[in-house]
Amino acid sequence: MDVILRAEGVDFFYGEQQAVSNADFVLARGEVAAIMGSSGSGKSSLLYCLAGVLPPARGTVTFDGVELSSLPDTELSALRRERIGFVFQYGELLDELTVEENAALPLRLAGVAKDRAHAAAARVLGRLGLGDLLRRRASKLSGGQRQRIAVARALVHQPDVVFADEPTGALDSANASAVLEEFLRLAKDQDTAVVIVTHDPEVAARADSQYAMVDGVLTQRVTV
Ligand SMILES: Nc1ncnc2c1ncn2[C@@H]1O[C@H](COP(=O)(O)OP(=O)(O)OP(=O)(O)O)[C@@H](O)[C@H]1O
Repeated sequence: MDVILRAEGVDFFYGEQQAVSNADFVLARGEVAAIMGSSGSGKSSLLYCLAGVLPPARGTVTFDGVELSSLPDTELSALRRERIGFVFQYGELLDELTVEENAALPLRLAGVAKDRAHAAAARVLGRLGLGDLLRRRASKLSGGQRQRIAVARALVHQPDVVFADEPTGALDSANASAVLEEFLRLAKDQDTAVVIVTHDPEVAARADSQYAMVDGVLTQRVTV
């Protein structure tokens, strides 16, 4: 298996409170992994440890063979910017920017020229059914459209891994299922692995591997 991300024995605390306990996790290139668990079980905290946003108190997170804790801050930021994408529950777009500008942001931050960045954004947005709305301000769009833009932004720079924290949790079920379908199809097409945190068993059922989190403890569900 071609491993892109591996976590071993990860602990994370907020003060005295342990949010993640001795977590092991392995993700192959292009794999979709779902993490389920009740509110407060530690899913988001684990996601941020895996993404190099929160530093674990113990254990290691290795991204494409490089242990994240060994990287200086500037290199860790560059890795997050260039090789990782994020999708959040409410999209978290910049309302004053256009659809195209929002989706192109990761490329612009990586120093790609505007024309090329916007062309790449337009391609991904087109595949998500937003090709007619490129110049519209993000503030003028529906929830489902905003979430598609968030998906486009997470994938536009063809990252190795996208972390998605309840990415369709704010949508009605028809929209949620359409956006999820498009998200996973695009990710597969470009061999981007996805770690998706969800409360929804139907979302988890679409993943290649499923994990459950209970009181900070992560367990892989074995499918037969
Ligand atoms: N910034 C913080 N400071 C202190 N405690 C926190 C902080 N963020 C989360 N926690 C606590 O850590 C535990 C795990 O929280 P986390 O957000 O990781 O859970 P979650 O499973 O993602 O929950 P949800 O599904 O509600 O988002 C909870 O008990 C929570 O109250």
